Amino acid sequence: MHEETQAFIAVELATSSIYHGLIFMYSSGTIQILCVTDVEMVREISLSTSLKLGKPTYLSKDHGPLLGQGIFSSNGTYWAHQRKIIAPEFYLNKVKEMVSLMVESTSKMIELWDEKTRNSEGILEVKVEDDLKSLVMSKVPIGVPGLRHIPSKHNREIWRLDKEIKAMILKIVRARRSPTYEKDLLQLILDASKSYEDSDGDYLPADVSPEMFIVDNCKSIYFAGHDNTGLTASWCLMLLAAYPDWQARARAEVLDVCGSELPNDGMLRRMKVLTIIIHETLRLYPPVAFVVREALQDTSFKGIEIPKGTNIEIPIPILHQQPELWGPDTYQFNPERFAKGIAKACKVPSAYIPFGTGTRTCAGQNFAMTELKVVLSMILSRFTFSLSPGYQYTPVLILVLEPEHGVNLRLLKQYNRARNTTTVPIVLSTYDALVLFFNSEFNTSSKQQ
Ligand code: HEM
Repeated sequence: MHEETQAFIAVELATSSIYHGLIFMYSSGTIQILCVTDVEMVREISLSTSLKLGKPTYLSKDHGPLLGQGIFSSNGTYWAHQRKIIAPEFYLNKVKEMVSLMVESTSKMIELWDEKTRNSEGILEVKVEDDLKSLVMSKVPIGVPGLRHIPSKHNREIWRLDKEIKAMILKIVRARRSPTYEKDLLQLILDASKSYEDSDGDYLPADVSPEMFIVDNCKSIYFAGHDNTGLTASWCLMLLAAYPDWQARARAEVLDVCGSELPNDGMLRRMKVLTIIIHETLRLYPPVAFVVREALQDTSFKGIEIPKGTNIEIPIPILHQQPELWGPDTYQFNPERFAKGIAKACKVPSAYIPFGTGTRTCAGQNFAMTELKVVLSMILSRFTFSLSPGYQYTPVLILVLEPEHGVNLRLLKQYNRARNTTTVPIVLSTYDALVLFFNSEFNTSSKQQ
């Protein structure tokens, strides 16, 4: 950043009136970041156009193997084009059609838990391979020039995984290069890449091939979708285990709404208690901890000049927990605060941003909310649960906010009262199981596509 501009920002910051939060600069290696927790400025940022603010360049550079230049990290007209193809696939009417697939996948997971309970005389420890890909790649440091090119053991592992993932995606793609496939998301991405090929790469940035367009978008959607939802479900189960009264309320609602049937779209919409529990979980444990932006042109917020190239960061947990905004019980789990809707839960509604904000807001939030309700309602109707004595409360921010040692729960199987059988205790690392579940669900849908 130009020195004069830097000095100008510093003066402006020092004199700006601070309202409900802070605006300050810090640097991480060579990257300078404007950190914003001021709700008024956050609101202005959310109203900004995608031509003014985009995703920081360091995302696709430092997290290249993870994100490439897909929808999550690209900018400008290239991003707008990808958003136009991908976002409609997650509109409510489309998500509605996916409920039965979500129920089917959840049933498989629950059957597995049931099965294992029977086979292990009631006590079960599940340990599965974690998502090696995201864990390894999340260790990439930002802001240290050239480090990502050094052939260290860690970088070689990243490159190997990158190659492997690319080969896997292209194998799926090659298997479906046939016009008989329905127009699902993958097919829309393939069609878009085909039209790029046909038009000699029009609209594509010079360094992006049609093949890269496919691979990067598959990686982006997978990255954006699977861990966040699995983590939210895990945090939610942890909170319900710690607050048995809320667990009982949620279960009573599920049983009232669904009876002995599996949930469908109409039933999910009637689950108000479960919805506020998910909102409160996302307030306290937002898996994505920062909204990040880069000024794509000179701009200004709250009268502060922001030069082109400035990185902006909004720490979500700080906004979600400011006592001034949420009241004195802000650190407590109290889903009731959302009973009258998100707008009434907080003094400044734009401070609640678990799915981000503005034009770059999460494209999959309807999908995520629906999937969470399916999974949680089916677990609630089948099991009662409490925290296992082995559970350690260790939230850590790696790339996302996750429980370092998983969430270990003691599950008691809910039997049909009519059958008059007793409950069976099992101990389960729910986080591991859910991450595995969300991974396998993605695999299932890609196989079906
Ligand atoms: C509880 C689950 C989820 C949470 C908390 C979450 C949160 C977020 C956040 C904070 C962002 C960045 C928004 C911003 O920069 O303003 C984002 C972006 C995105 N999310 Fe999600 N997400 C979740 C689930 C999903 C799912 C299930 C999908 C798709 C299957 C998805 C697809 C995307 C995409 C495509 C983007 C990039 C949007 C763009 O830049 O245009 N997300 N998400």
